[in-house]
Amino acid sequence: MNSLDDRGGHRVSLVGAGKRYGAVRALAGVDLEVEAGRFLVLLGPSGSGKTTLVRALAGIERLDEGELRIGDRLVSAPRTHVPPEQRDLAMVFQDYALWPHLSALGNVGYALKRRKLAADQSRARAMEALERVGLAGLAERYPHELSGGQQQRVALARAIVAQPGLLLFDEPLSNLDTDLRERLRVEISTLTRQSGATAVYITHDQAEAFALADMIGVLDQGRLVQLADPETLYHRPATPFVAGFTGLSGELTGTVVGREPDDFYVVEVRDWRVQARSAHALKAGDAVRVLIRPAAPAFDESADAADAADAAASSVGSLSGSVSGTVIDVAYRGRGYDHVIACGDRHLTSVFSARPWARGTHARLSLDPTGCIAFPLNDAAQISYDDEVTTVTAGQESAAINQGVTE
Ligand SMILES: Nc1ncnc2c1ncn2[C@@H]1O[C@H](COP(=O)(O)OP(=O)(O)OP(=O)(O)O)[C@@H](O)[C@H]1O
Repeated sequence: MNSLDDRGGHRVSLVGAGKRYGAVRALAGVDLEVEAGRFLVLLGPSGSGKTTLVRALAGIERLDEGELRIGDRLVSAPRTHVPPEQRDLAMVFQDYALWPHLSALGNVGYALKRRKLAADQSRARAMEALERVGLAGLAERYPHELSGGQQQRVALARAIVAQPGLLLFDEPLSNLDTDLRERLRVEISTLTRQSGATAVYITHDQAEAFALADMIGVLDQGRLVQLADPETLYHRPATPFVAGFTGLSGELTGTVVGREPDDFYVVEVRDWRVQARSAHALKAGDAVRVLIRPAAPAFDESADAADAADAAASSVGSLSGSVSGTVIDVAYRGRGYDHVIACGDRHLTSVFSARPWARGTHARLSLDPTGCIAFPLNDAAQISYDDEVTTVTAGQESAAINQGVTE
């Protein structure tokens, strides 16, 4: 085994976490449990409390309420606050937060300061960490001589070098371009899992969250609205907000006309029938919104005449719902084409087909019921997006956290 490999992660347990900034309630009643060695992604729009939560885990921010345990240790409670450098964790920041006056090797080695290692041992460990992130050849370069992606790799090496039991990531990819994001995402995933550390990673990008996570927690206005594995979150979102924030093709409104096994309902939408799953106890006549995942709609190639298919609109008890509409946009995506379809006054986006369907074509779409989720129309929890942009810079805080972790 390599010296940087699995040393074991910490269980993280947060109960009743609350934090206010004046009148703003940044966190409210957050309960969170992350098993040792698991990769948790916290997902939420700007201002939902992600940064506050991860900074509270790090110990940069003090909670007003609640208790936090890292491993067996109580690190935060109303009368307890263990400082960041004693929590056995490391953090990777959005803006890299490297020391400008230290080389890449110096930055990584800095994280071993608290270890009582001989200089050559410390150097060997730091070089090994730089090798892991593919930067051994640039060890003597200073941050201003490195690209953004290279700087973030140095920050990643610095985070893993002292083998902390908890790794925290605060939107580490958001300053990088798309291609690099994807490559670095894979490296973060691989290195973190090799290290055996527990990881908490925040992002507002749902694709990134699904690609990385064992578990995803969705935050909305300071509350943790769902904590589940990616598959559950996708197929059984707890609220319309969660569904909206984790990827939708569109939404249709209709009326429940029947019930099927396994929480599925038949919903009449205009003169179509669709099937949708719901965690709510719905009854015939209830008005519902049907939220449609991008994977659910597919062009019905068999309907040579969409009109004929319309006439035979799927009936209660059929295996799959279907709707029809007009293609209003088509975009080439390399592996095929994404379409926008106008279905009555609603649009379904990202409707995929290997071949392009021309604008203006009348098309019939089948809807996979497992990608359709129904919520009562009058449900208080509406989809909402908060556009307020809040940037919390890492600043000097990284020094306290990344200067070394306790044994
Ligand atoms: N130091 C602060 N002083 C006052 N209000 C703050 C402070 N830090 C955060 N807030 C507020 O707390 C709420 C949660 O902010 P937070 O930064 O945790 O959200 P976020 O989900 O990380 O957002 P973003 O994705 O934009 O970073 C926001 O309303 C924000 O304006």
